Amino acid sequence: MENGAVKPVIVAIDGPSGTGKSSTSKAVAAQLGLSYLDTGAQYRAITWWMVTNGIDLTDPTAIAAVAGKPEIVSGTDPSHPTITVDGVDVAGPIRTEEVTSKVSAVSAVPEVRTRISELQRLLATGTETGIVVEGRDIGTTVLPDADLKVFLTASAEARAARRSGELKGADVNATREALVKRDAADSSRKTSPLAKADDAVEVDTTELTLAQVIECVVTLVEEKRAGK
Ligand SMILES: Nc1ncnc2c1ncn2[C@@H]1O[C@H](COP(=O)(O)OP(=O)(O)O)[C@@H](O)[C@H]1O
Ligand SMILES: Nc1ccn([C@H]2C[C@H](O)[C@@H](COP(=O)(O)OP(=O)(O)O)O2)c(=O)n1
Repeated sequence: MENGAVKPVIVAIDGPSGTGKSSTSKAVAAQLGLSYLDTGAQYRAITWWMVTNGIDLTDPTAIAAVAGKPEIVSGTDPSHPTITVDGVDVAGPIRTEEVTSKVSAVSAVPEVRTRISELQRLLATGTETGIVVEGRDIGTTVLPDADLKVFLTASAEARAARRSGELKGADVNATREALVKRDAADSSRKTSPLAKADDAVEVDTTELTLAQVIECVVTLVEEKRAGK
């Protein structure tokens, strides 16, 4: 880099549902002046489009045939992340129970993963200061050369309690069951499953506050930048 400019830093944060990836990634990016990409939102967005267009989600061939159709655009400002499909703001609709229950089936289809991973790589390599990218396969497949890889974990109980706190009135046991089922589907699919990269730093967040997790990741990024 010339003129003392700092090389963009690429941070990959992976892990199962409810481990704190989104909240941590957003805060770390905001604190360090980096961009932020929620890759789960992209898989939710393509799932929302398939549901809206009546695609048979039990048929991987039908999903693959239309995987290239929707135009998905992610805004990467951590203080105001956005997501649109064919120009429509879908930030709300992608969080419905229906999309949540179908996203694993859609995201297991290789043609969907190829399409969405391309978008992710384009966004990750196009930033000036760097980016925090969160998902399931960022450290293993999408950005294997990331400067820092973090794999967040937490007990199923802690994750279910966090999630049911978000969904007002949700039953913790039902939430736990749905979350464990989705993680199992995401971890066992053939193409690019949820997995910890060999060189990722694992952080168990069960007993940590969100502020502690953020501080831990910020420190890891700063150490990397300092060449430690
Ligand atoms: N360490 C933590 N302790 C308590 N609550 C947390 C912690 N990390 C995240 N949360 C809360 O848990 C919920 C799920 O976090 P989120 O960042 O969406 O997880 P993920 O992106 O991994 O699914 C949010 O309501 C968030 O505020
Ligand atoms: N890099 C990614 C990110 C998400 N996915 C899939 C698998 C996940 O169950 C869904 C939704 O991801 P999201 O991060 O929004 O999930 P939660 O915030 O944990 O509910 O997308 C994926 O296959 N690969």
